[in-house]
Amino acid sequence: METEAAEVNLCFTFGVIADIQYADTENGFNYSRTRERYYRNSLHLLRSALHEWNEEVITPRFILQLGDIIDGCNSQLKSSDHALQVVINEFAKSPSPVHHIWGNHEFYNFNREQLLNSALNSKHLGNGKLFDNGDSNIKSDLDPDDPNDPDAFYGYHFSPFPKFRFILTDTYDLSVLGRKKDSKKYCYSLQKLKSNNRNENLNSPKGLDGLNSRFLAFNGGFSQEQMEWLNKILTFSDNNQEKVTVIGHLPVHPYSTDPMCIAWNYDEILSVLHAHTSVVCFIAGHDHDGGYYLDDHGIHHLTLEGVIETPPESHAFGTIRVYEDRMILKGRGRISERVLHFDKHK
Ligand SMILES: Nc1ccn([C@@H]2O[C@H](COP(=O)(O)OP(=O)(O)OC[C@H](O)CO)[C@@H](O)[C@H]2O)c(=O)n1
Repeated sequence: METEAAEVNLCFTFGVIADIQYADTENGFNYSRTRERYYRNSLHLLRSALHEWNEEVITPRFILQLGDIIDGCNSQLKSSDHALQVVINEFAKSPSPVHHIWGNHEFYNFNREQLLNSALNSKHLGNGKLFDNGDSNIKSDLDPDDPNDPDAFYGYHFSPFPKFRFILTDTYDLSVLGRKKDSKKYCYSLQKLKSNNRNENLNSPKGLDGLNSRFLAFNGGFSQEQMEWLNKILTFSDNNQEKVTVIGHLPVHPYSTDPMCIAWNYDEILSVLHAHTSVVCFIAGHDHDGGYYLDDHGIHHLTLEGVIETPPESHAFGTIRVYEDRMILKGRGRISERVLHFDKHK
């Protein structure tokens, strides 16, 4: 009876999956050799996730692929294009559109130009124009990838249902990965990294304590222009009384992840999110162990467990059911079930 009542108030559902890191190679381990990585099997796990989404009574309205779709080892194996095609062929069986974001492993395999011209650029699925808004001037304000920077890609947003918005962000807009070495953003990022990490290997956290261990080359951050872009969309969403979920590969709250996996300028992006009543959730990948935290501004920080470190007999994907007052994560395998209530005072 309770389930039937819940179905009545259901707005829509969507699927989530993170860190597939497919490669046609033998199993390996993470860097600290504490977790096995199942490179081939990750494709089977993706296949069964897609099968389940296809079988669901209420078809997910969209799927979020949270980055690191193929592993960096494909680059050494000279199989980046092929591996990506294999995974994209699987996603073609999705019952609904797939939104992709970019993680560090995308940049181990491809540069930004290649990514922008690949199946991993799903920006065409975004609403250039904001929902419920007749003012076409707003479109150019809110869709401003910098025309002077051919590699600029802050992200995009879409509204799958009235009063709900999803904003996909590139958490590597500041990064030493994927950018040309003579670009402004590369130079700024390298300087930021080196001033916080004195190791020769910039992926090594040796000597870095606590949150300082985030200053690693496989992480990145948000540029000022990108945060201004995000701020404008969120202002629109506040005024329109929307509920917004922001998505990025890197987590942004220290209590939702291992500090080695958090965005470099997580504090700045948190200030942006906290300045807006519309933000209800931030969904990330990257930390394969997953995490969750409800912050003191009522924002749910959900870090999804990675497929790549999921044993063959388990799963790592979920379906999120969205209601007016909450979202329910129906996790499978390593991903727990969670109820994410929206803050009533927002
Ligand atoms: N202490 C370390 C850790 C890593 N590296 C090197 O950095 C590159 C990326 O590491 P990797 O573990 O593959 O990155 P993932 O995105 O798959 O995982 C992120 C979190 O750890 C998951 O929870 C790679 O080249 C490593 O060799 C390093 O040098 N020193």
